[in-house]
Amino acid sequence: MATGRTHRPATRSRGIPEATVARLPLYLRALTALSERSVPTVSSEELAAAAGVNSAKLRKDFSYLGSYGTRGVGYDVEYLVYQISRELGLTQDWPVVIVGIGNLGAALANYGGFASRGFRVAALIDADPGMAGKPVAGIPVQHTDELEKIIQDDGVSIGVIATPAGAAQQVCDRLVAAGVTSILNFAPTVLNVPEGVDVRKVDLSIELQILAFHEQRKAGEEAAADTVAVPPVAARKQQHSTGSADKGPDGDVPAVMPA
Ligand SMILES: NC(=O)c1ccc[n+]([C@@H]2O[C@H](COP(=O)([O-])OP(=O)(O)OC[C@H]3O[C@@H](n4cnc5c(N)ncnc54)[C@H](O)[C@@H]3O)[C@@H](O)[C@H]2O)c1
Repeated sequence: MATGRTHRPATRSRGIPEATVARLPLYLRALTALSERSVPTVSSEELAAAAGVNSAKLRKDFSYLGSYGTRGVGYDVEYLVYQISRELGLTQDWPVVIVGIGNLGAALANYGGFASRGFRVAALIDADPGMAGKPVAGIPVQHTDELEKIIQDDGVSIGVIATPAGAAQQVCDRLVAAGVTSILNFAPTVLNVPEGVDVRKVDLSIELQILAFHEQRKAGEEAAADTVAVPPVAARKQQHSTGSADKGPDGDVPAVMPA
């Protein structure tokens, strides 16, 4: 789901392509589910289907890990969980700070999936002095005045930004200056970071826009199959030709425009 911009080359130093790295969490999630059901081995086809990936791609991805499976038996689930976790750096503890503890920040703090995947929420930080000391998900919120000290004391290298867009760059600059080198940004803004800092951006509205694009295309294909007199795309253009229909709900132009 995350879309991102990193300053890393397309191939990592150990020779694993970024596209493979991006699929490893999908395999890991599917493998963890199998492991929880005590399934000992899995075929590449089964695992590919569970992860939503093509099985030839999966075999190629696993060859980068030096994992080839056993003919007729498949892959050892526990060993693959270990291998992928190690490759992703999940066998070590990653303290994470979340900055901006509003609706989203609090929901993220309450999400159990971080801890179970090796990400420890080391601190919750907010600029609102009224929130300081109040527990969210059992962790007392700390004021932004403490940001640098928290990061240095806890050796934090990953920061999550859940502040309003207008504050995100300034928060990002402070995180980076304090030593954070990876940022997960939920604020709807593009962050400028120095070389060596990775930014991943999560934007659910972009994901929805992409789904809308595909929905529109599917509808167009269905209509074309029915061979209607007016092509659906043209029909939609006519609908949008009046008034302010081209504008999004905020008066802005949607990123995905009707064709
Ligand atoms: N990526 C997504 O899919 C997605 C989904 C929902 C919300 N968002 C974005 O996430 C952000 C937070 O949304 P929300 O609904 O939780 O908002 P919110 O108003 O409930 O919370 C924002 C919090 O940030 C704090 N804050 C403001 N300036 C700060 C600063 N300089 N340093 C530290 N904390 C600061 C505020 O005190 C507040 O507690 C917004 O930018 C929103 O657009 C993104």
